[in-house]
Amino acid sequence: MIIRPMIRSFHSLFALRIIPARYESSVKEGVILQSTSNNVYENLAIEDWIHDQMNLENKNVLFIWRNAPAVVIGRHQNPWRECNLPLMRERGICLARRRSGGGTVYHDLGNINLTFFTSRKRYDRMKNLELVIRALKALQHQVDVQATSRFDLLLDKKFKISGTAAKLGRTVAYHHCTLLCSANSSLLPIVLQSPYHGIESNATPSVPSLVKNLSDADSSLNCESIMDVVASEYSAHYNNKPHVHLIDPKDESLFPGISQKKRDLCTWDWIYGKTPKFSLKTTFQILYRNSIVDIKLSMQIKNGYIEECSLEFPNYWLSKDLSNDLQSALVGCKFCPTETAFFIKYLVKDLSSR
Ligand SMILES: Nc1ncnc2c1ncn2[C@@H]1O[C@H](COP(=O)(O)OP(=O)(O)OP(=O)(O)O)[C@@H](O)[C@H]1O
Repeated sequence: MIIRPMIRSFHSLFALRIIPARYESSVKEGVILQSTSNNVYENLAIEDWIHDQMNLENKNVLFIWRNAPAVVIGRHQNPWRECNLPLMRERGICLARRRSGGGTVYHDLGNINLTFFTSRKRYDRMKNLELVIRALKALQHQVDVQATSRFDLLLDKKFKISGTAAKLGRTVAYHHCTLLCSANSSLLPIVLQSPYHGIESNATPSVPSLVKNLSDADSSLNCESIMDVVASEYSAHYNNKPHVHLIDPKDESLFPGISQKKRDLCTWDWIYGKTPKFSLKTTFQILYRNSIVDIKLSMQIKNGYIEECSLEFPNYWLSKDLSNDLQSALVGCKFCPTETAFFIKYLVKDLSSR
């Protein structure tokens, strides 16, 4: 493949203004959009907007985007089971829930996201991954990258460099994949390790893999050159001149209704409240008057809120009435394990000293 120089433009002829139905005939088959934002919620909102608003019957769109550090869970996952929320809070790493299914991935500026939009009829994940492989080989022909039957990309047959997820609408579909180029690979496994035990749930579990960055295979591979070569390969596939349209996901004039889509993705009800119903069974200890007291906690959590709660203490220690009051105080609260445990310990000490 000949790598042709990439032209980038803002709000050009092929920016989204021309894509709505009234302009359909003037749009070429493959359009490439690249986000100027690194905000995970804004970029996920663009995916929603394209999915909901664009007519993709005869055209395809590639959306290229990167985010500041973030953990992105699949639509049907449980964040308390998938990642280290206290550590993420400490480090300012955002949590986002995407609209597509699948597992949990870590994003930062060293990770490229590629979203392939097509009509539902033309949706073909393997074809997209083959395009990415061709692009990588055009940049570094010795790189050993292969797609698996789970639609992951493996480097040297062993290390995952890309994970795939998809959303199939009635007429439109998208396939998005990550591409690890130079992400923080020491933080990645720590952030994706939950500190909580005792969660039982039917939520989709992630499938952890050994991961590696492409820049570890060849230090000359960087995000800019990879994004360029993928765009080049995509343009070549549709016989277009390589042209990337830079878009700002905050631009309401280009994307009417986009701010609302972003707000929806940022709500507690979407990020945490969408978690499938689950239970927590755990035991913790508190130190009281020089002795250790075991407390058994069992909860049912629905839509992110504590629906049922049962606490077991040694009977000599807290009367049944007080224990019932404590359980009732927790029902209806948002589930936040660290704060809930702190609250229980605090109240138990307070109540038992009366
Ligand atoms: N940015 C990333 N790119 C590739 N792999 C990643 C990334 N971040 C984390 N991983 C690895 O991928 C695992 C999650 O993979 P999993 O297969 O569950 O989800 P997925 O790849 O998003 O989607 P799908 O389930 O649809 O394949 C993580 O536990 C981690 O080992």
